[in-house]
Amino acid sequence: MVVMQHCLILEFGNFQVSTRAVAIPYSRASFQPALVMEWGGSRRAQTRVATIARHISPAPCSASNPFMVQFVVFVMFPSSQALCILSRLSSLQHALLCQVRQHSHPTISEIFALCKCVTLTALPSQQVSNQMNDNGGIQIKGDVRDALERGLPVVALESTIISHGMPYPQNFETAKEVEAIVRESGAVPATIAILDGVPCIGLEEDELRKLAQLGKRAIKTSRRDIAYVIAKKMTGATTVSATMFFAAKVGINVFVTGGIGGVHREGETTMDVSSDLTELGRTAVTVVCAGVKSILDIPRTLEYLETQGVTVVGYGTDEFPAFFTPRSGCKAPSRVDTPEECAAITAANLSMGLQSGILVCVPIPAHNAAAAEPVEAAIQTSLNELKEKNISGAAVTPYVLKRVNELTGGASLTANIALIKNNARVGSQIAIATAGLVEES
Ligand SMILES: O=c1[nH]cc([C@@H]2O[C@H](COP(=O)(O)O)[C@@H](O)[C@H]2O)c(=O)[nH]1
Repeated sequence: MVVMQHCLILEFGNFQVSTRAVAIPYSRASFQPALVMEWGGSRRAQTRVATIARHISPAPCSASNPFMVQFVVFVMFPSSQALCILSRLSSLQHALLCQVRQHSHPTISEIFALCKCVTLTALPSQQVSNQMNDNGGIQIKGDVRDALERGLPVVALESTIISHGMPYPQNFETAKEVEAIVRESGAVPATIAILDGVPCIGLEEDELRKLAQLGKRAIKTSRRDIAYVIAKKMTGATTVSATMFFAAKVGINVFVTGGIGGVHREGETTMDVSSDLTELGRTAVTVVCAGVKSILDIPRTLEYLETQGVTVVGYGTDEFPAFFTPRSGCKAPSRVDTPEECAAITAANLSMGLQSGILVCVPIPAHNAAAAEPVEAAIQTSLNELKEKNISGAAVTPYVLKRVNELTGGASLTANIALIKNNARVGSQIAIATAGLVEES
């Protein structure tokens, strides 16, 4: 029988910790719970366990999908009931360990530490070292792992922006500066990429440099490419979609980028729609960006986000920003003005188990926007040239970006770097507010 890394969660109704406080550490844990059982009798307990089950998406267990419970995680209940439950546990063949807590107000860190301790105790030693090293194939950098375990704020950063978004050495310098901004703001940066087939959450400086130097020789990796890049042991720079996927997998709630992909102009016939939008529809991560570039079809991008059930908010603005410019002429579906509001939305999204993303759209700061005006004009010029030169399909974006760089003498790169740094500041504040909110609950 194949031993799967499942755990059995036992919950008892007689304690005060909030559902969210229980569920979030589980979704961060490095194992996939298989079954949620409810040992208490109250209706409230049953509702809470059902909510937790939705959060952690337990693998379905049935006669056709047997599993072996490899370890048992956390029971919190009054000691008088402990013996009863422990005796029933002993009749479960594979229940290996049970933790009993007397008091009823554990913090998130305590719960997480408990999960980890139980996991490590219950797994055979070889699996333990694998789990510690790579979290099931994913390498998590020490400071990122530590922050996740302690419930501290972590900000995910994408790597396509480094490899494909800018030339060397500006890409390397920007990547380092963005990480420094996140650190100075009080959060831990986690740049995500696949290095030689290993998904990495958090890169060392020499790894950042390698990726920056590889540039377009790194594989631009969206969700569809992840399995291929890993299997072929390639180096992949993750786009928004792949970065969201990995961030969610390790429990990072907030992710900062420059701009996201969208619906391309004439996308209604070409069906050229970025997988960033579908990922936003299926992955509960809060993505902080400066909107989408006006080379895309912004109204249709917003329509598509609505179809995907993505919460889109303008940050300090009623309008959806268009990357180089704070205004697109399209209204943002909703507005927030503070990191705390974003954190509250993130927490509500998680606690409701919506499993879709949140897009926080931060306009380029006013002084950078003024400098970026020629960029917007250059975009319009190059879009007109497309028709004259009969350029269409996949050739559109590379042509426009190349022309914009030429026409602006590098101003587009300056504006691009400025808005990413601004997003890093805002995103860090949101991550800090989110971690605080979760810790309080
Ligand atoms: O303004 C930008 N938009 C988009 C990207 C990158 O391009 C990806 C979208 O690519 P596509 O449209 O092929 O899905 C994004 O996830 C991001 O990595 C970028 O660097 N800058």
